[in-house]
Amino acid sequence: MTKIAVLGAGSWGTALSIVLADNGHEVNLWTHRKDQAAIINETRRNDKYLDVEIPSNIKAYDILTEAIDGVTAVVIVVPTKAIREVCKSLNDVLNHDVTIIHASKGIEPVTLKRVSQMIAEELENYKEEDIVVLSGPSHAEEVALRQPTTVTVSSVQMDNAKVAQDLFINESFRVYTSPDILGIELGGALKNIIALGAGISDGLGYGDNAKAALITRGLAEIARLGTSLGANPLSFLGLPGVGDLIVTCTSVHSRNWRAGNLLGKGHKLDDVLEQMGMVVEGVRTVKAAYQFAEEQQVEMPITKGIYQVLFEEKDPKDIVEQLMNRTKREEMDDLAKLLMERYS
Ligand SMILES: NC(=O)C1=CN([C@@H]2O[C@H](COP(=O)(O)OP(=O)(O)OC[C@H]3O[C@@H](n4cnc5c(N)ncnc54)[C@H](OP(=O)(O)O)[C@@H]3O)[C@@H](O)[C@H]2O)C=CC1
Ligand SMILES: O=C(CO)COP(=O)(O)O
Repeated sequence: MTKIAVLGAGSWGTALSIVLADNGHEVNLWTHRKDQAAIINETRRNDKYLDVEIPSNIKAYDILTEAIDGVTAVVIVVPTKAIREVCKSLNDVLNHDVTIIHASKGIEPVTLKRVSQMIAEELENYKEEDIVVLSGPSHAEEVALRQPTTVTVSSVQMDNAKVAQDLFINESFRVYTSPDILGIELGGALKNIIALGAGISDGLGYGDNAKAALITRGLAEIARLGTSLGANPLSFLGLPGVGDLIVTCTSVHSRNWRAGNLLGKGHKLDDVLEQMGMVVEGVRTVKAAYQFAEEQQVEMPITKGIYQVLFEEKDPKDIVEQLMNRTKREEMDDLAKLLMERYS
């Protein structure tokens, strides 16, 4: 069994630490808050984020040098807006070889970088192809209760993905591998936008038909953008694609769904984000995806509509009307057509 550092002691960092601890690893959980590290070590609780007991083989640290001492792997699980800052600090103190895994879901506005690209830019001894992503339908609240969960780990270097698979896999946390890191990261990031939309739809009082439409047409536009950038279309039919879309669009655990729900009920974005107290990645990612869509000339009407609700104060009901009254078209022009072209 090995020693592993998890950077980020929010919901997901804590839940993934519990998976690793259940597998017998010694886990160093790093937080940027000294008081939080002390509370975790003294009370074996991290109540702001998860309502579970923290196993004794997880030790919390607030000093990064101590947290990474002697570890063989570093798992980065902070919100995407903190990735560069945390990796800069890590770069200053990391002086031995480790497997770098991240489990964050987002795209950086303006640069349009994925998380593995940001990490590689900040860690001087690591290239993009060295980094592993862990993604899939996996709410921290259920993982921490050891409820059955499936995820995918992906890296250009499949050996690294297999190392990550072996670290995390157990009888309640099943881990698959994939070589398509582009598709896996984009699926995990872009589904948060559609989850905001599903929450808005529910908040407006629309029903299951509307939600099914959002999930399905949302998948079509995620695949359209992803494949235009070179992702394998099949990745969007897997766990980090349709799997994560289903779980985030239909679960009350989803912060993106919950934030969208409040927006649909008429609350203002700033108030919603303050009330959430946890990261709502879709808000930042929708800016990046909207920019991507404009620059690449990719049609993403749902993403555009959600961007307009969030940042142009458009009425969500008007956006639904806008979406429902678009020009008539064939359904099978997207993912299905791409798949047919590629595999027929
Ligand atoms: N929660 C989930 O079920 C899942 C989440 N994810 C992804 O994991 C990532 C992290 O999400 P999650 O843990 O849920 O988010 P939370 O909001 O629950 O926690 C975020 C944690 O990151 C810390 N943090 C924020 N900024 C910094 C910083 N600059 N330096 C160090 N630590 C920082 C926060 O500290 P503080 O307490 O000070 O705010 C907090 O501990 C996101 O990209 C999310 O999409 C992926 C799969 C499942
Ligand atoms: O990515 C997640 C589940 O797979 C978590 O989604 P939220 O960030 O919306 O809670």
